[in-house]
Amino acid sequence: MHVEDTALPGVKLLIPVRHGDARGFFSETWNRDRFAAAGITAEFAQDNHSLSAQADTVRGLHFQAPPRAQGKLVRCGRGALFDVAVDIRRGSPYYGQWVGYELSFDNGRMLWIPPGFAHGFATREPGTEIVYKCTDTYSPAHDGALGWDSCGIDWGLTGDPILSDKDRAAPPLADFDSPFTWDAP
Ligand SMILES: Cc1cn([C@H]2C[C@H](O)[C@@H](COP(=O)(O)OP(=O)(O)O[C@H]3O[C@@H](C)C(=O)[C@@H](O)[C@H]3O)O2)c(=O)[nH]c1=O
Repeated sequence: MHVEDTALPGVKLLIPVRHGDARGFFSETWNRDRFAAAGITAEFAQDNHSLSAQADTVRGLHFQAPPRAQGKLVRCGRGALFDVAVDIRRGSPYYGQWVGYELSFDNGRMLWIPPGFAHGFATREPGTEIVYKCTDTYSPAHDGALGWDSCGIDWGLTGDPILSDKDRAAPPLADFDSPFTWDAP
């Protein structure tokens, strides 16, 4: 597995090996020992799968507040998307900064987003599916959102985004009261 650090310490880009043969390929998308060797020790509690019918669908930026914070291991099951993590830990030297990567079925890339980061994505193709593992189960009471268009993210959209009502109403970074604080190392 190829592993790359990103500009946000803790957020990692991973490319598992695809063992190709005449039938297609086989790939390990989670292997506790291999990921631990890459610095990711996580116990996952929930797997998610969503379909976005249209390109330029934006979902995010989302998080669950402590004590129900979630780390997320994200990949694209079909189509292509631009996946983003934003550091929302108050006091972090990287607070409000973002990284984004193109994840597609074709490139097989995965993004690890630890707790303390908001997550969102924009779809590049109709019928795009995202698949991700989370380190805690869904808790609507801890569900939170930050304005998708308030962090200077270049989403690479080709038109107006398709958004949920929740995401349209999410506060901008300037008005955002983050439930996360940075633990200085
Ligand atoms: C997130 C979630 C939603 N739901 C329900 C609530 C609602 O009726 C429906 C759609 O929920 P949402 O609009 O929040 O779905 P969505 O906008 O896709 O939310 C997701 O966005 C990405 C970016 C993330 O990082 C995820 O953690 C999650 O927040 O699904 C669950 O049952 N379990 C879950 O874990």
